[in-house]
Amino acid sequence: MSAPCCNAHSTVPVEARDVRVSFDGQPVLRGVTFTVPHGQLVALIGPNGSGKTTLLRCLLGLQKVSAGEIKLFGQSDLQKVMHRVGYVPQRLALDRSFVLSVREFLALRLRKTNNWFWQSHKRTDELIRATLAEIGVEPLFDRPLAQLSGGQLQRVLIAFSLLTKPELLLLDEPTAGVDTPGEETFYELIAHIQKQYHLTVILVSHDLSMVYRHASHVFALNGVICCEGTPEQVLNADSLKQAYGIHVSPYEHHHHVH
Ligand SMILES: Nc1ncnc2c1ncn2[C@@H]1O[C@H](COP(=O)(O)OP(=O)(O)OP(=O)(O)O)[C@@H](O)[C@H]1O
Repeated sequence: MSAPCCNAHSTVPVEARDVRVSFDGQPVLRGVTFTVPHGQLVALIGPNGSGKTTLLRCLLGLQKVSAGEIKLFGQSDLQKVMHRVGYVPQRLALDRSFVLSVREFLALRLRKTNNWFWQSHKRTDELIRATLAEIGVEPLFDRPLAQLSGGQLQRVLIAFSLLTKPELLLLDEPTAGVDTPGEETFYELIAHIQKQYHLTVILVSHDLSMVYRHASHVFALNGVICCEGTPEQVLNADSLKQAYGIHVSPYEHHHHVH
């Protein structure tokens, strides 16, 4: 109920207006407009090839838009605010001979242009250990990165993105089935760190049951934002048909199958 004030979160993390991208004359994003307020866990859903990764890449300034405007934290020069943004890619292709350990890989993230050599190794290690512990993978500290399982690597990539204390986290859904039995699922982990770090999260997802359970808001993308709202509002047969163009069983129905 407090009045707007000048705290760090007073600007809207993400605003996109009429964003357009084409590849070889083929429009992929055909006028995408949306806003993400602070503290949301937003799921971005849509069929294969609907432009979800392209949209994340636009938000990261990695993909040039042919029209429209993107502002992060009120800033349209995205490079100026990239230090406030973390990104976890869909996958990272690593050669088995890649030699860095988890610790060495994460230390790269903490490298500062001026004081890297003067930064205490002890402090770096403490921060790395604390971040790994936060996401439940501290024992991986000394393991070679190239030997990790898909789920372990995904968690290390999350740690990598969290080390610089981002305010906005963009995640492209990991390959299905990376969760280790007995551990919290990828989605539970994201929901946990979102609260812990007071983050705004945009998560590209194909797992509608997880979206239903954990997202606070959903955008269905198919070249444009077809529908948006709470999971209850978006994950129903009509909205999903609009987004996917085919009949997709809404999440609630899965419960009634048995
Ligand atoms: N750099 C590129 N050059 C040419 N075409 C591209 C490029 N990047 C993406 N595309 C095309 O744009 C469309 C959207 O791709 P994008 O990866 O954004 O979809 P997506 O919704 O993330 O798909 P998925 O759910 O399969 O990961 C696809 O047809 C893809 O082939």
